[in-house]
Amino acid sequence: MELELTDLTKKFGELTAVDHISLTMTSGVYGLLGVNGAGKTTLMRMLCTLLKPTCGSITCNGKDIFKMDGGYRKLLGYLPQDFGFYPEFTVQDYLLYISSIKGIRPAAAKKRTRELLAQVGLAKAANKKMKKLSGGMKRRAGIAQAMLNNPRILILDEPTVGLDPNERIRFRNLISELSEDRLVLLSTHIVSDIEYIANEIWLMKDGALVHRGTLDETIASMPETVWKCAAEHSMVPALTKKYKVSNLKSEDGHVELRIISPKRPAPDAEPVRPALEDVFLYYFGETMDDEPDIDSPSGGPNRTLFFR
Ligand SMILES: Nc1ncnc2c1ncn2[C@@H]1O[C@H](COP(=O)(O)OP(=O)(O)OP(=O)(O)O)[C@@H](O)[C@H]1O
Repeated sequence: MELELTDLTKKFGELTAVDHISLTMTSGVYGLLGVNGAGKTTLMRMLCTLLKPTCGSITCNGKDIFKMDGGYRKLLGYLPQDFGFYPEFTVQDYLLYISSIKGIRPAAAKKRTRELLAQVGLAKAANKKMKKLSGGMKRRAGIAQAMLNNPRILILDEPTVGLDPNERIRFRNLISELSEDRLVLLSTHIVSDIEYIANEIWLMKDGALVHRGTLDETIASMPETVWKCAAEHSMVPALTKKYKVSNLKSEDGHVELRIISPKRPAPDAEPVRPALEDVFLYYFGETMDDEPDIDSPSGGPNRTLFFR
């Protein structure tokens, strides 16, 4: 199974939300990482045929997805950012209802619902009302509905928003499990979500992919060095103003900083192995906020990211 994007572009008036993207996807997990407004949802909505491109094309095994109609929908599972669930339905009834919308026969729907409830860890919650589920459980029900038709292509838009660390790990493991023999595209602005599960990471900025590659390739793509150094509290404002700081930690009267810079930022700074968070800051750090806050002790949020 192969999805091919050629010169894919979406404009909203003057704004180019997706800017001439060309690439090929096969099976595996693709992690789409970018700040708010980068164009992730727009790209995903085109892949789900919910939005027509302004120009360019998407083909699935050589066929234009916009001309495949039901044939493509059968291959596709989609979890939108805000998925509409029915609060009064039990989880089981919700899945059975979505099955009927997807045209799955009742006997097959019952079997599939049972299997999926077990797979996403909601078997015991099958008779709970949707409105009573935790955020993580709701998201797992969302994945289950996207999986009802056993899709070959699974598109998940910000599936981990609002999840606590336990739920996030559980969710990650579930996605890895589901990705076997499937193409999974997952968008997020939370770096750790894709660090462990994506076979290929896409960094998206202003509608374009600024980098694509494995975790190692993505980390190696950063031309600057990550340095670890300790500084007095009084030095921190100057350092964060001058450098990109990916982490700050107070330690016994001083501060430990992680700095991204082509040059050694302080005499005692030691180079350390970069992590994906450093790369994210390198590519996106300066666009996280519109205005630098020069009065802030950290020298402004546009240069310092505190990751969740
Ligand atoms: N229907 C629309 N009409 C006009 N502009 C739009 C529309 N949908 C998206 N945009 C704009 O296109 C750009 C990309 O939006 P998109 O939602 O794809 O970004 P995103 O990366 O998914 O962001 P987020 O992480 O906040 O969901 C934004 O500037 C957004 O305001």
